Amino acid sequence: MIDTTLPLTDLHRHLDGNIRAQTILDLGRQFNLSLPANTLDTLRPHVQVVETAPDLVSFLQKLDWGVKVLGDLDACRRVAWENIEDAARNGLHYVELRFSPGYMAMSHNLPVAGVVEAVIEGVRQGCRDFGVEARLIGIMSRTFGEAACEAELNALLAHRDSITALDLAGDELGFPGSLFLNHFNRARDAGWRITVHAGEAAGPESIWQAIRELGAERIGHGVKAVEDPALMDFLVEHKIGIESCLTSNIQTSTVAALDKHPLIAFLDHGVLATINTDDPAVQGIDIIHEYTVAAPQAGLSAAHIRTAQENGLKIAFLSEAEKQALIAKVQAA
Ligand SMILES: O=c1[nH]cnc2c1ncn2[C@@H]1O[C@H](CO)[C@@H](O)[C@H]1O
Ligand SMILES: [Zn+2]
Repeated sequence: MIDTTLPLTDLHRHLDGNIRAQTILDLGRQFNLSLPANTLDTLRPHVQVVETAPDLVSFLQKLDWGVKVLGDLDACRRVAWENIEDAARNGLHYVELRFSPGYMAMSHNLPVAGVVEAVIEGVRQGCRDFGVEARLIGIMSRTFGEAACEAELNALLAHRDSITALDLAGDELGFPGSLFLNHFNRARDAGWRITVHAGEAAGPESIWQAIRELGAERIGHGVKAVEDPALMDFLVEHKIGIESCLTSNIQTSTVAALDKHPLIAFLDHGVLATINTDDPAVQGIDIIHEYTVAAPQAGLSAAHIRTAQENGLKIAFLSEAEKQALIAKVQAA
């Protein structure tokens, strides 16, 4: 139920949550690291969610092996390039890839700005090789505190023209958005767009905070907005986009089951909600699965799914001219 005459987008996809198991094996060997397993099948349960995690923070541990094997900047370049290859294989026309350079750098003490540069280069080369359109969103991993986030921000700002937006991800309950006001002031001064993971582990107040204090124009997940009618109206009125990630929300125990997911309520209310993956390799899914399996299980009709696909282009961090060019490219293909 993907409309092939419309651009297919994925606006919420962690590049460092989408490192192939095979690549983890290859890099583990290359850097002589001891991995928890040495075949694809035995490694998979260590790097992929096989059963629902009890909470967000437990789920996030599954991303760790992917970054532990990033032994040098070439490895960062490789996983960035492979992310674009994966996007092309999935039929995505446009992808916003987000990444946390400090998280990618930390296991092998890589220079954080060097990681940013390597990711930019890998993505750029991938876009040339596979004909995909991409933008990059810098993530500050809140889990490591304000100072680590400042280092990530500085590294991202060193490449400000190649970065489109700033995000905050990680442990939302332990590290509330109120700790990061200065960081987001600097990002807005740099002319970046803003999206924030909010209302995933914490409640609607976290979404209000992200919008009012951090300047979020879009919200990652935003599941808990459905508990606050005034917020639902505000999202519609101010055209704040919601980046929904259906399977992710089940695997993190944010939502008990797909038929309880608020995406359908967002769409029925007129919120600009979209369908995205989050951490596809860790979750064992892809965008096609989210559109054709998860979305129907969440109760979405064909019309809902089409609206969500259209919303993907509406809330993309692209100019009007870039959006029109993307539509023209898809229709000419
Ligand atoms: O679903 C999610 N919710 C919150 N944070 C996430 C999610 N997936 C990944 N990260 C976080 O994003 C950074 C890597 O890009 C890491 O901080 C990881 O923990
Ligand atoms: Zn996310």
